[in-house]
Amino acid sequence: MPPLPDDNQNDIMDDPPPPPPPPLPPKIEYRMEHDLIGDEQVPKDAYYGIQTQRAMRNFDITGVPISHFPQFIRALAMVKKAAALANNELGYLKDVKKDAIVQACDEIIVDEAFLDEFPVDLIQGGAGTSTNMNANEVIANRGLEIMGKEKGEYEFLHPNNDVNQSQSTNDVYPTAARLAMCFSDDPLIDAVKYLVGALNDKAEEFKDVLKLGRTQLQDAVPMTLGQEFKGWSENLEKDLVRMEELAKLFHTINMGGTAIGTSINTDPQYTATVTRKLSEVSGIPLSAAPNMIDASSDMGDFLIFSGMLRRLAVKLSKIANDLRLLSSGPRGGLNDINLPAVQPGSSIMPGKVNPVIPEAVNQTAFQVIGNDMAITLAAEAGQLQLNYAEPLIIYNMLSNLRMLTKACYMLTDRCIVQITANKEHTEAMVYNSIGIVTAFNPHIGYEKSTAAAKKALMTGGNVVDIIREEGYLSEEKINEIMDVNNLTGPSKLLKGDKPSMVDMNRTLTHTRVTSVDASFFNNVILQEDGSAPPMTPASHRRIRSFLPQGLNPSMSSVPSSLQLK
Ligand SMILES: O=C(O)C[C@H](O)C(=O)O
Repeated sequence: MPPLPDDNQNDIMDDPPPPPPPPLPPKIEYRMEHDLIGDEQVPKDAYYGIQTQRAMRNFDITGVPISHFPQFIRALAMVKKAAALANNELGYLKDVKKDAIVQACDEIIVDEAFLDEFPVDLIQGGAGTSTNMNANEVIANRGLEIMGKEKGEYEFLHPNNDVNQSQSTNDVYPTAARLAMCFSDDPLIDAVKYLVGALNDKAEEFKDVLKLGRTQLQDAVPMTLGQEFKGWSENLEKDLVRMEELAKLFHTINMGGTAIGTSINTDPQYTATVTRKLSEVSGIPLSAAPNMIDASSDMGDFLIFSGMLRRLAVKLSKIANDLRLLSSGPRGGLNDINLPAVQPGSSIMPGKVNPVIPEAVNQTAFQVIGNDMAITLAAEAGQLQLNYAEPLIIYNMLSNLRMLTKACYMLTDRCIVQITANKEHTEAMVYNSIGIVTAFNPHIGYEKSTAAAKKALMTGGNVVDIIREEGYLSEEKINEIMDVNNLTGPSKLLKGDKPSMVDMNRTLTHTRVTSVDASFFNNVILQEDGSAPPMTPASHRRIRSFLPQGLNPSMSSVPSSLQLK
């Protein structure tokens, strides 16, 4: 056995020499810049400029900078690139400046360069002017380097005169935001598809797991666990179409509207040119808003889209609620399913595992719903020709898109794909349930079913056993009723003597029929739409579709028998 360390050992040894002090931080060098407010030093290496620096000081709110959403910065760079190309094509921007701006923008768009140079808080006053100026300054300073000049030598390439030429924050910022919505919507669609796929796989895996359906948290009638998963997947799948459709709202932009939508300071050809250039740069088929004054202040598209995200959040939260309920227990709860144990649940209760992933989904949904309320209030805040609260809308929209995307992947990978079913337990619950008596209703009537249910409740017995003991039905009939397919779908035992329209079609197309009673058709029509003879034009058409060509039933009365060849 090795000797135990001597507690007093350090007392008799010399202290080790202290480590050398850390090197002093390099001395920051500055360049001087000026704006409307005055002169100020800006770090010499910074690509951002004086207006960005002021905004950093002014808006210290969320701690979330613009760089938190690279897709927004990419979108801003695309807008600036498109504007430079349009200005150059229309003869307002020299090639050398255009080339420098385009290259700087491409570095942002393609390489995601200079993200750290966008440090301004996403929530800011000024309707996004600080964000727009941040982009103008970074692109100008990088452009200057490309032109062989020093940062800050704005006489060669100016943030306002050149990079912001023919533009205002009020068309640049919402246009970039619209592009960013489209860029963020695609990943969300992929994430929802991924979740839907996993739910479908589980629906197939659990298609034979019989379990209790529940309404108002009380035992209802049987279903399969596969049906439950399929219900969730189809519920989400319906939203995919809307996500694709509603994103198209953002394909209409207000570039060229400049300050208030009157297009001041633009060439008459500019709006069409910049819209075309931005479509090419972004790969999105964009069009100019028909009324730029309206488009400058209206946030309605963001509101609709946010409502759609709120709806998705509500759906995800419902699924998360169901998962928490179905996995509750394990010994004192429903315990239909087991969620994967992804981490220990309790610091004090050994063995406890909590449904942390669905809980996180629930909280994501609550946050999204809260953000949607903030977006609603901000959209309402538009006054006259502008909505000053656009930054709040953009911040919350981008947050919601990101959170929902991540929540779908988290729920899929860390929960859904690893769920297992407690088949024996769920089946036992079905056979011991009172609700199963519902399946006997059509065969023994509500009164006898109620009596059997009541007796089962009072004695703790099993309703099926009671029905058997009371001699209500033969053993064979009981077994037929208790067939899993009959319990979890429309009952084959309840198929009446009259064939359904589908069956009738099948009969008439696939077998040789020589004689058909016309009242048979009428009955079928009665069953389908509930109306009584005389024939309606629709039923007349329907009968004709079953008859050989040329044979025409009378509209006023139905012949008793129609001969078919
Ligand atoms: O920055 C601009 O171009 C305009 C600004 O948002 C404003 O309307 O005050």
